[in-house]
Amino acid sequence: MQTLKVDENWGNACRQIVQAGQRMDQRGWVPATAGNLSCRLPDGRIAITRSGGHKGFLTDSDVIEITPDGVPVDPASRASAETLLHTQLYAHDPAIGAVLHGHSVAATILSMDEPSDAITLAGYEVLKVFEGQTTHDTSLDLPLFHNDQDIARLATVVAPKLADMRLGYLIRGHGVYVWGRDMFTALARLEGLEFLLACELARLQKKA
Ligand SMILES: CSCCC(=O)C(=O)COP(=O)(O)O
Ligand SMILES: [Zn+2]
Repeated sequence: MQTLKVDENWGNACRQIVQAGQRMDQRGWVPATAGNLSCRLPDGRIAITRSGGHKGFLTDSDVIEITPDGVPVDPASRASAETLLHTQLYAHDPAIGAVLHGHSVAATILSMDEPSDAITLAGYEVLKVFEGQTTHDTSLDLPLFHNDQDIARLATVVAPKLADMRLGYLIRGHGVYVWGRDMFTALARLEGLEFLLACELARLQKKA
């Protein structure tokens, strides 16, 4: 009986990751093999995409189990190169159930264009997709970090800022990280944030 329940949890996690990958691909947020997706199962296990696969064409075999420290349970499998950015979020907040990372055009351009260490999003109704936001009449910062091929080092730069993050964060010239209590919530936030970034990009282009 226990085995059946565990398998069902894993199957659900795979289905959610595969479907979310398809959705992100349809929206143009995971070009080539970019992006990675993970979720935390009700029993605490963490499922994440394997490194290097196309996120629009994932199958269950592209979803692998990692420990809370980011180590693949099966040493033969290769977890996302950015696994530590996922596990640090799960460690930071036990309420987080899914983490999504994409490389959209808007996230990439805006993150390279903004000289300060955050993009401020203000006055948008869609800000209400984020937890605790009840009005458009607000201003929220989306932090920006320099890209780093050393993900462990990047994670240490991100860590002290996590507690104050309301939207997610951007890595310069790279992409966006968003999370939520479950996959549906994380996807809704990613969609909301991508909409806001597309609006900001359009405004920037209009000014130019
Ligand atoms: C071709 S994108 C470069 C790697 C990256 O930034 C990414 O998001 C995908 O890496 P992964 O190891 O998770 O496939
Ligand atoms: Zn990436």
